[in-house]
Amino acid sequence: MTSTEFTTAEGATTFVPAPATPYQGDIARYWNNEARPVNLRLGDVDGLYHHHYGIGDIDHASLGDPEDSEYEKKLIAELHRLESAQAEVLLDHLGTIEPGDTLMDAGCGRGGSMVMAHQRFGSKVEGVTLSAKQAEFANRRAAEIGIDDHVRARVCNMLDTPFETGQMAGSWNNESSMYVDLHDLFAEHSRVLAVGGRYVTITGCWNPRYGQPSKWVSQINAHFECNIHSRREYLRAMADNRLVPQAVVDLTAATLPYWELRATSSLVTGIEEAFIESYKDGSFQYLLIAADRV
Ligand SMILES: C[S@@+](CC[C@H](N)C(=O)[O-])C[C@H]1O[C@@H](n2cnc3c(N)ncnc32)[C@H](O)[C@@H]1O
Ligand SMILES: CC(C)=CCC/C(C)=C/COP(=O)(O)OP(=O)(O)O
Ligand SMILES: [Mg+2]
Repeated sequence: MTSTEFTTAEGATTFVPAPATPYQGDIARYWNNEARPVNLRLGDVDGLYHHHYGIGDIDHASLGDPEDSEYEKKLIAELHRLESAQAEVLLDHLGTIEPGDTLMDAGCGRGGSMVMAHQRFGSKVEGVTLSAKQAEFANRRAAEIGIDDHVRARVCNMLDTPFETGQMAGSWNNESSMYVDLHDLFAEHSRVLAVGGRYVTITGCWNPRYGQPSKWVSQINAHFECNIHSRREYLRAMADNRLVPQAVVDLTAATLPYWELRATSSLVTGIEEAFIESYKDGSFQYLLIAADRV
């Protein structure tokens, strides 16, 4: 495997695997350069850094008066609470995980979900991301909180991981499956999962009932340089790869309050309207799918 140079936060030179395709090189660059306040300021609330969205009802009592000088700080804490609630729901669907088990986070970002998984189950968590900067960030956080013996991120293509066949008791994609071909993705999950292991994804997908990807879905694709799949494609690619859905949960209504609150904040990025309008017109869905490896 060829490698490429990466300069760490401390200025040291290190080598990471070269991207498998020019597209993956673009995505690695995208996440190496990402530093949006909407992600960093939320992560600073309690040290869990997420790159996914939130679910659940707004706690208006905790937000208080919008005229209050502390309101923006409370709003950031509330958005973060909803993003962590999303990760909790994903972990709920992994089923029973023992401390001796190993889990795989495919597309782990800055590692917030990995930390939560280890804290809940006591298990090992192996994360993969295309971004050396994200992997370094996630590993630094794990070391800071003293769990780097259990939680590790590495620069690696989720379609071609170094893990052993059947090694994982569970695996997931939290808003990271829109960057890859789903047949290739589920073939790799199916390979690394033990028979009886559980796979979970939370994802945005276009709704076949709408007909084709709407203009809002196209806008989201352009914004993130990703390729949102349809709900039908998820189910078909799982069926083709020995992943049998046990739960399909439509989280669209549960994520709308997050977006509507975020749209009123100072941390808006410009993509809020596309999410809100596509969720409302039915062209886009926020979905959780939990599947058994059979
Ligand atoms: C939107 S972020 C989600 C991060 C994380 N799952 C979370 O919930 O915070 C998408 C992630 O997918 C990763 N990714 C995209 N394509 C990938 C690939 N082929 N292999 C590994 N990681 C990939 C990116 O590097 C990034 O970390
Ligand atoms: C549901 C869909 C289609 C997700 C696309 C993947 C994605 C970029 C997720 C959020 O990342 P982020 O937290 O870095 O984004 P933002 O900066 O908008 O919060
Ligand atoms: Mg975010």
